[in-house]
Amino acid sequence: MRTLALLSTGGTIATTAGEQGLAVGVGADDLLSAAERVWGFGGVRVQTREVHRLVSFAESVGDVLALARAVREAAREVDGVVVTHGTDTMEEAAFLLALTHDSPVPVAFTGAQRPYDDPAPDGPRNLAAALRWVGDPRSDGTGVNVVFDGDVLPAVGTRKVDTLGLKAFRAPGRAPVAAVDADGVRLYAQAPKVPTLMRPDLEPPRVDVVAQYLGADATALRASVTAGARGVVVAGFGAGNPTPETTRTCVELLDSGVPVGLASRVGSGPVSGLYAEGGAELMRAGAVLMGDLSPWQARLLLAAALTHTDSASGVTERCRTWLAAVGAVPERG
Ligand SMILES: NC(=O)C[C@H](N)C(=O)O
Repeated sequence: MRTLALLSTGGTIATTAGEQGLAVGVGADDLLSAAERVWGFGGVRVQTREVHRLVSFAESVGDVLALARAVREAAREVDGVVVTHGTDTMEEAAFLLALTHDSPVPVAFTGAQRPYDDPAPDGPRNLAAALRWVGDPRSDGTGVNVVFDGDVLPAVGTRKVDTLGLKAFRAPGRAPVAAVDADGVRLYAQAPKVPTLMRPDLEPPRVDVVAQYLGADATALRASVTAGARGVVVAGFGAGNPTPETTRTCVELLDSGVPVGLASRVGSGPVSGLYAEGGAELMRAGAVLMGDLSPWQARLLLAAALTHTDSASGVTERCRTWLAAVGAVPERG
């Protein structure tokens, strides 16, 4: 019989209505009981642990690292781990976990768009599907995935795409790994192998995301570095183009040894160094083109690389090697 661990962290799946609004009201045991009523748990035993009780927009990187340590501990003793988590930052938490995960034990993140006490909640079914996924030995070695509304999506590249709808996550441009429903698990694709890039006991340095919008100047970019950011990711227009002023300032930062990552504010597709005064200039200056990673995942990648080296070229090299390994950018020929 397979043994699984369920780690709860809060999120809407665990919220109940109160006078001030939704707040986390239940822990892992209640969530498990509700999920058990969906399809039952034939053939698996589930241990529970409450890691914290937070809505995910209130979590810090430190909270997610504490979760990563709890997952690492659990993975030494069980065959699969499910994390219930808020959806607002699930794509970041799952990505950070993927950067730290060094075991063949599968990890599934899940949550809900509707509260625990909703008359028609989606949480129990999502949790039942996540348990079914990691309870299936075919999930071994697939790393960290997000299981939501029947889809198993790789942590790398997954984004929240709907504020309230039940199909809240997609991984645009990437194949779903599997589907889970009442009949069982259908395997679709091999999950990308994600190289470990950081230790869960080491808080990474500050890296900020700087948004681009019509006429954006470099005020926020400079303020980030003044506030102590050791790297920045620009959420550029289109295929990765900042305004000319942002581009000039990024080139200055790169020249002074601050690594710069380039991602896009568009919700899907890779960035590419195409335009003079934009992405092409940043690429020549040594910025990391972050492939199809969202700015939020790109920021965590840059921060993880900074835990290994202070040198901007060393950070750039680590990020590029990692991005190629997960298929986010082409292999260099
Ligand atoms: N659906 C959700 O879980 C959203 C909630 N605000 C959270 O991230 O905790």
